[in-house]
Amino acid sequence: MSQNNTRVPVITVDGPSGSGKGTVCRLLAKSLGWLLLDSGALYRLTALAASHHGVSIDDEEALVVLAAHLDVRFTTHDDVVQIILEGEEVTQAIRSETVGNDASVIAAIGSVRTALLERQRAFVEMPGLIADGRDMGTVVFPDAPLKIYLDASVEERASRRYNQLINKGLDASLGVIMNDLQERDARDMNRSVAPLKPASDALVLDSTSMTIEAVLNTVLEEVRHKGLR
Ligand SMILES: Nc1ncnc2c1ncn2[C@@H]1O[C@H](COP(=O)(O)OP(=O)(O)O)[C@@H](O)[C@H]1O
Ligand SMILES: Nc1ccn([C@H]2C[C@H](O)[C@@H](COP(=O)(O)OP(=O)(O)O)O2)c(=O)n1
Repeated sequence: MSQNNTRVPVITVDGPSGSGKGTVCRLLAKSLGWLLLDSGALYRLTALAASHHGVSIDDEEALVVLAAHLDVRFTTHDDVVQIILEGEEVTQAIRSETVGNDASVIAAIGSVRTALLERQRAFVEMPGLIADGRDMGTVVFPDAPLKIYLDASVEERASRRYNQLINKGLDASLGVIMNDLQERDARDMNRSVAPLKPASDALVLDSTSMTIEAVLNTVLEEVRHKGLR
């Protein structure tokens, strides 16, 4: 199956948790004036909807129904994105570590992924789309003209997550975060459907010792090199 609208340029950014995808994608979308798809949010929303409806994360049939009928709205005011699920604001609620881990568990179910596929492709719109996820370059947008695989050491990613939580005034343990990250990496990379891996034509960037600005500039350089702007 190929992507929806092949004339609209898509830049895919895949990688493990904490590699900086979300940050770089937001900056890229702003800099280019393109739309943004946060595909992880769709898996997180399905996990949260399951919890709200008392659906177990191993109830495949019920999860597929939830994923296929997700009642979600993304609104943006002054660069701030709000996410509304079934009329309720869940922008922060979907970012918890529990929801992230549940999202990773349900994301291993092929039929749930299929139920979310067309919804993701429907984000393709002029003048272009930045797609953030795990399988953007390998499965959802295989024809994308620019694919990035963003990585960083697990120690660096855990430390970034730790700082993120502490800065929000939340309790955090570096050991627990490191453990959760490693479990999530293993689950996302070893599942049989759409595992996390670089597309064969992806530019692999290790951001361990790079600033956010350096990552953004490297990607923008590729955008210019490919004639995408
Ligand atoms: N290159 C970088 N150097 C230092 N911190 C970074 C870098 N990229 C992202 N961060 C920080 O790491 C945290 C996780 O980044 P995020 O973009 O949410 O990652 P992901 O979407 O891959 O899970 C954020 O607090 C972000 O500001
Ligand atoms: N395209 C995607 C996006 C996310 N997922 C799954 C796997 C991830 O562990 C969870 C949460 O993804 P998300 O990108 O929100 O997580 P991080 O912000 O990187 O921690 O969803 C996926 O399987 N495929």
